[in-house]
Amino acid sequence: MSFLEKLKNQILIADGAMGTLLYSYGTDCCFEELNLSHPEQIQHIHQAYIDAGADVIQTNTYAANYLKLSRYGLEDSVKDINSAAVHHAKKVAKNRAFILGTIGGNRGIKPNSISLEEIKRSFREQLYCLLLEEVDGLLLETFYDLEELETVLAIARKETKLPIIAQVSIQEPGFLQNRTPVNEALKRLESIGADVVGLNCRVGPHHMLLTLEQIELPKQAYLSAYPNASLPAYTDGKFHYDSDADYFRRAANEFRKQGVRLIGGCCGTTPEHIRMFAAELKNKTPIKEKIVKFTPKVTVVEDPTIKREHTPLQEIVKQRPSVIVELDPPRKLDTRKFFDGAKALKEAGIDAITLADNSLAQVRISNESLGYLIKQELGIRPLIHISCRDRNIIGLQSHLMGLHTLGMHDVLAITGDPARVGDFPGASSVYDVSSFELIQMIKQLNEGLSFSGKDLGQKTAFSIAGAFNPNVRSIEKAVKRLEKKMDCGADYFISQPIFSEEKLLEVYEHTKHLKAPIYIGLMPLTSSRNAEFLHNEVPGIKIADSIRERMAKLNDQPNLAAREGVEITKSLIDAALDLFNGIYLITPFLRYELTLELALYARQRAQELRGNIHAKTTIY
Ligand SMILES: Cc1cc2nc3c(=O)[nH]c(=O)nc-3n(C[C@H](O)[C@H](O)[C@H](O)COP(=O)(O)OP(=O)(O)OC[C@H]3O[C@@H](n4cnc5c(N)ncnc54)[C@H](O)[C@@H]3O)c2cc1C
Ligand code: MET
Ligand SMILES: [Zn+2]
Repeated sequence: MSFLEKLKNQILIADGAMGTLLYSYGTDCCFEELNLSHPEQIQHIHQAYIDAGADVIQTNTYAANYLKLSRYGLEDSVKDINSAAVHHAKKVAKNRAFILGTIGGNRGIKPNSISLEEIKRSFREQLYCLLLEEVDGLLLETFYDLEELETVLAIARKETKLPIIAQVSIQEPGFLQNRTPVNEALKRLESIGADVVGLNCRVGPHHMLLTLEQIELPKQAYLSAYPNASLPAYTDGKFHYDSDADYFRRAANEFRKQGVRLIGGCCGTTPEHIRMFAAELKNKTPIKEKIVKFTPKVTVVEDPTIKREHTPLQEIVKQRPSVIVELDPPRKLDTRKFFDGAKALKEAGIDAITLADNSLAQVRISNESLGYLIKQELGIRPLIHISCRDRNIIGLQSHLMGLHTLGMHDVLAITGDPARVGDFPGASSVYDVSSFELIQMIKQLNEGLSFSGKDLGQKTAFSIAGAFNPNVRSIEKAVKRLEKKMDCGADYFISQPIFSEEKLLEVYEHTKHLKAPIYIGLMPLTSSRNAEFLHNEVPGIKIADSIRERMAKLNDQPNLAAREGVEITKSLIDAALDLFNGIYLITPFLRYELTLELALYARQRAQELRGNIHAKTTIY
C-alpha cells in the first residue's frame, strides 16, 4: 500500500530529530557531510527510529543544498551527499519504512536576505538529486517564510507525482512570521498541491497544539506535526534539550484529536520520544471531524497616551529652512558641557539635537539617556542615531520600543562604523541587519508589528532618517542607495559633512528628483590637523584642497584657525541655503560655541532669504 493510501485510514509514525541527536553525541559539524564520512552514524540513527516504531523516516539531507553546504566549502558535493543519504535510509529501512527526501527552508527572520532566484536554483539541484535516488516522497520542512515554501512547493509539484509534505514553522501560536494565520497558510499549500501539510520545529507540543486548535482539517490533504522536544537550554557552552519522553506519550492523543495523521519529532526529540508516540498512536484511526477554535482578529490600536510631540522633521524642512545640530554624548562621565551646549542651542531656536550612536565605534554615554534628559529638562527634540553595530535584532527592537515609550520619535537608521575602527577593535560588530533592513523594520513598528510580524497592539510614530554619504567615488551609486532607502521607508536624509560648494552643487543636481528632503551636513573645522585627519583618515569625508590650504596657513594659531573654520562653514551655509532647506551642523569636540554661532548665522540667512515679510516671524 502506498504512503498516501495508508494515511487515508491510519495514523503514521514518523522519525525524530537527526541534527540535535548527532549534536548530543558530541558531533558539531556539517551533519549532512556525515553521510559521506560516517555512514554508520546515520544508519544507526535511522535504525534506532525504526526500532522505536517509525513507519516513515527522512533522509539526512535537511541542509544538503548549495546555499547551506557552501558555508562548509561543500557546494560541489550536493549530489554525493544526497545520494549517499538516500542510500543509508534505504539500507536500514529495507522496505519496512517509507523514505522521505528532506529539503529544509533557508529564509529566517530576514526574508529578503536570500533571493528567490538563489533559492530556486539551490532547491532544484537538491530536488533532482533526491528524485534520482527514488525516494517515496518529499518532506519540505522548517519553512519560516511562506513565500519561500510556496515557491519551492510549486517547483516540486511540477517535477513529481510523489507525495509531498509541506511544513511551516510558526512564529507564535496560530501565526507565521509575516502574520499569516497558519490555517490560511496550510490552505494555500494544499491548493499548490501538497499532499500533507503541517508544522514542524521551533516549538514543542504545547504551542504546536495551541496552533493546531486553530487549524481546520484540510479538504484533500492530511495534517502532520513534528514538534520539538522542548525549548533548548544552553549550559556549559552547549545546547541541550532537557525533555522527558513521557511528556510526548501524554501529548500524543491531543495531536490525534486535532486531526494529525503523520506525527514525528523535530529538534531535541530522540527515539524515546518516537517510541511514546508509537505506543499511543501507531495504527490508530484518524479523526474525521473537529471543532476549530477561531481566534478573533487582533486589531492594532493607536496608542491613546503616547503621541508625537512635534511635527515630523521631513514635513518641517519641506516647508521652511530648518537647522538641526549634532551634539554628541560625551566620552567621559562629566555631562555639564553637553547640557550647557544643548541649552544654548535650544535658545538659538534649532529644530532638533541629533545624538550619535557611538560614532566611529568610540564608546560614549548612551544617546537614549541623554536624549531623554534634554527632552524632559530642556524641551529639546532629540534625534537618536541607531546603528546596527552594537545591537542584535532583539536589542534593536527593544531599544526602539523603549524610545517610543519615552516619547522619542525621531531616529536616524544607520549601518554604523565597524567596531574595528574604534575603542575596542576586537569587539564584535553585530550587523544582524543593514540600514536598509533597519529602516524597513522601523516602518513595520509604525504599522504596529514587531520585526517578526508579531502584533504589538499599538503603532509607533517614528519619523525615519537615512544617512547619505555623497563623498564617494560614484555619487550615482550613493543616490541609488538613497532611492533604495526610500523604498524601504526612509522619510528624509541627513548627509555626511560637505566641504566644498562644488560638492553641494553636485549633490543638488543628483538629488533634486528625490521626494525625500535632505539635511546637508556641515562641520566647522577646528585646525589644520583636524582637517587633515578628517580628509585622510575618516571614511566618507573629503575636504576640498582650497579649504585645507586655508586651514594650513593658520597651523600655529589655534584660535584663528577655529575662526577660519567657522567662516568657511558660513560661506557653505550660504551656498547650501540657496539649494536646500535643511542644514545639519556637526559640533566638533563638544565645542558648541562654534555650532551655536553657525546656527544663529543660518537663522539670520534664512530670514534674509525669505524676505522682510517673514523676517519678524520665527523661521525655526
Ligand atoms: C548623518 C550621519 C550620521 C552618522 N551617525 C553615525 C553614528 O551615530 N554611529 C556610527 O557608528 N556611525 C555613524 N555614521 C557613519 C555611518 O554609519 C557610516 O559612514 C556608514 O558606512 C555609511 O552610512 P550608513 O550607515 O547608512 O551606511 P549604508 O548606506 O547602510 O551603507 C553600508 C555599507 O555600504 C557601503 N556603502 C555606502 N555607500 C556606498 C556607495 N555609494 N558605494 C559603495 N559602497 C557604499 C558602506 O561602506 C557600508 O559598508 C553616520 C553617518 C552619517 C552620514
Ligand atoms: C532544524 S529543523 C530539523 C531538521 C532535521 N529534520 C533534523 O532533525 O536534523
Ligand atoms: Zn527542528
